[in-house]
Amino acid sequence: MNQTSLDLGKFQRKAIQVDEAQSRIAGHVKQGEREEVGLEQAHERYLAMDLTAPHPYPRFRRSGMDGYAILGSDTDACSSGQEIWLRVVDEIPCGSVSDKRVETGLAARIMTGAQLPEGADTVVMLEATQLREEDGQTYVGLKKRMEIGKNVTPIGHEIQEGQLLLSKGTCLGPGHISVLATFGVHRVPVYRKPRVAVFSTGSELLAVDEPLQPGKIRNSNTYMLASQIREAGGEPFILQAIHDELDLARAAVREAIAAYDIVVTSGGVSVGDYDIMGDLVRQEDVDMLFNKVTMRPGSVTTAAVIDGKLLFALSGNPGACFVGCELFVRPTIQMMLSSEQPYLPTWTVRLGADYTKVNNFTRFVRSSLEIRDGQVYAIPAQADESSVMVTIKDSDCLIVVPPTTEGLRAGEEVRVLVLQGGQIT
Ligand SMILES: Nc1nc2c(c(=O)[nH]1)N[C@H]1C(S)=C(S)[C@@H](COP(=O)(O)OP(=O)(O)OC[C@H]3O[C@@H](n4cnc5c(N)ncnc54)[C@H](O)[C@@H]3O)O[C@H]1N2
Ligand code: MOO
Ligand SMILES: [Mg+2]
Repeated sequence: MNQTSLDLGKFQRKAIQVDEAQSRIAGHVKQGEREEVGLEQAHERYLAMDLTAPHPYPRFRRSGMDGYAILGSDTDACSSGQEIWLRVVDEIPCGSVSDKRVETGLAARIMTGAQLPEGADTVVMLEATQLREEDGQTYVGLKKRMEIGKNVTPIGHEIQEGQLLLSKGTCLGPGHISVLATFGVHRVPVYRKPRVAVFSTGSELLAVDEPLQPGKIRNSNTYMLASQIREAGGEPFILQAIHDELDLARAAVREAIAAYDIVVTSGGVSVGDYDIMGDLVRQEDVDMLFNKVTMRPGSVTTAAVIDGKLLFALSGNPGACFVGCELFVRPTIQMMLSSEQPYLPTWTVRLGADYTKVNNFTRFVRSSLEIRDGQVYAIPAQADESSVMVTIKDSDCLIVVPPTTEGLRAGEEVRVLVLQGGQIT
């Protein structure tokens, strides 16, 4: 290939919109494989099938109080101020089932969480009763009329048999884990975490444990990406960074594509002399999905399919790398996990300060979220250039600034993409 045609390939890129780029990627995402994990390992895993209730819950009529199980109708006499006395026929601790039947005129001592005895339909709490012993029998006295069913949790109060408990794609948190335990799901069908290879390209990159050298920087993108991948539900595999040499990149990508589900690289996607990833995705056996997106940062974000697997070649500039991962890699991982919301959630909030930068591409501006007078505001970071690394950590969301000719004014409504770790202060 002569120099002229190579350069033309590099420079003439057709920019596509972010949503078009996302849908091109979505067309190549394959659902992840399944595995089973123990319940203790299920936290933040994604459920791989719908689960329905094998029985109602609660499964038996349950006392909500420590007290006496009675027939509610026995207390009708109390409406005229009369005290009634019921003979106590049993004592039912939690976990025991009484073999006595509570008929009219009878009661059974019962504890919170115990199954109601046959016949009883109401529980009166201990504090509303008094006791009397007579002829070796215990009697319980009460003065207030009780509604039938009071302090009794009926069968299926929470969930009916056959009802959908949890749907496929649910990210399991404490409440879901409690449901699984309740229904005896001790081996949980989840999606295997997508295995994502991450490596950076750049002859300027030092390992994080190396001392600084003139003109060089430490490789931060790889570790940031690994953290983003983990947050999105994937399992990152950090591969060694490579120098800006096309052959090295080609070999590294090949190996990674063969061994992992997704490959993410950072750096070398622009038009510089050493921007090797830009060249790599134009090779014959690579199905390039796009190499320019109408967004900032990250306009040179590139995606391709090799041997049926997705390669994301993200920009080396930390800001662009971060945004590219959130917009494209995260949804890919989430779709493999059948997540119901693979894309970052969108909120409409108010802009906390004027934003004056204008651009013909959509901007994704890292910002913090704050509440002022009960209203949520997004405050753009002071320094949000693509090359700036240090303000990424302060971001709760990305303000989506459409291409404008004028800037945006403080107080205007804006759309934001809320980052997973984003918090409102
Ligand atoms: N003539 C043009 N130059 C540039 C253009 C352009 O359109 N025409 N686009 C600019 C934009 S926008 C961006 S973004 C960058 C994209 O650059 P690359 O993706 O090719 O990335 P590199 O050149 O490899 O590095 C850019 C920058 O990021 C630093 N970097 C790289 N890797 C890491 C890492 N792992 N950890 C931390 N920092 C990293 C690198 O040292 C550079 O400073 O191109 C512009 N130029
Ligand atoms: O790709 Mo650059 O990040 O647009 O600024
Ligand atoms: Mg470059």
